[in-house]
Amino acid sequence: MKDSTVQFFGLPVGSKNAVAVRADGFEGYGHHYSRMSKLDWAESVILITQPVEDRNMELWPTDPPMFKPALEEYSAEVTKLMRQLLSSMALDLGVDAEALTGAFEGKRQSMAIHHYPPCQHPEKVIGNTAHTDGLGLTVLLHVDDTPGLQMLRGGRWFPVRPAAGALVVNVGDILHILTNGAYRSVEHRVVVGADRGRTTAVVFQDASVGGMVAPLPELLVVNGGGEQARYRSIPRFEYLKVRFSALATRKGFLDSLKL
Ligand SMILES: O=C(O)CCC(=O)C(=O)O
Ligand SMILES: [Fe+2]
Repeated sequence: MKDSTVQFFGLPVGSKNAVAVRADGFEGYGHHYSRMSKLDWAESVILITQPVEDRNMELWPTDPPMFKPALEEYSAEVTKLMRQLLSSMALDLGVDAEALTGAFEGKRQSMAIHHYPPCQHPEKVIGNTAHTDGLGLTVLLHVDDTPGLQMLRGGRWFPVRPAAGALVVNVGDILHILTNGAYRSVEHRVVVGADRGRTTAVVFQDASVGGMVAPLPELLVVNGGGEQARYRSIPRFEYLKVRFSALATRKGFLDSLKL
C-alpha cells in the first residue's frame, strides 16, 4: 500500500488525471479539500472500497499496476482490524461485541490517500483544515515518517508523530454518537512542512443502527444499560446530508445533536 501510494503520486499530473474527479462525483484524483481561506496544499485520491459492489473500478488507478490488488487487500485487512478494535470498545462499554460491530458491518468504507508536498511558505497554506471525521472509525497509515498531523486537546494542538509500524485510529462523529459520547471524536488538522513532503493513506468506515445515527440502544436506560441518551437519533441519510453539506459550520454539528 505504501509503495503504491508513493508511486502513484510520483507520476506526472497527466497520468494521475486518468482518474480525475468527475463533475458528478467525489471519487478520484484531485484537490478535494480546497474550501477554506488558506491555500489547500494537498493532492488526494478518494475511493469507495466497501462494500465491493459499490466500487467504481474505473476510478481506481491502473498505474502502478499493484495499486488495485494492494488496496483490495489493505481494505480487507483494515476491515478485520476495525472489527477487533470495535469488539474491545464494546467490552469496555459493557455491551455485546455484536451490538457495536453490527453497526459497522456491511456499511460503506472509503479510502483517501493524501500527498502534502513541501511548501516554502508553510504558514500560508494548510494541508487539511481542522475537522472531526464525519463517519464512524478512521484508520490512518503514515506512508513516511514526516510529521504534520495534529490533534486538539484542551485548546492546544498536539503533534501525532508517525511511529514505525503503527497506525493512527480516530474516533469519528458517528462512533461518538453510537457510544453516547463515551468515545469522543477528536478535532485534527494537517500542517505542511517546509522541507519534506508527507503521504498518508486513510480508511473511513461508516456506521449506523437500523438506518439511524443514534446512541446504541444497548447502552440506554430503556434497555437496562442505564444511560440517558445524550444525542438525538437522526436518519443516516439526513445525517450525511447535513454533516457533509455545510462544511464550514461542521464544528458545531455534534453539539447541534445534543439533547
Ligand atoms: O493526512 C492526514 O494526516 C489526516 C487526513 C485527515 O484527517 C482526513 O483525511 O480526514
Ligand atoms: Fe480527518
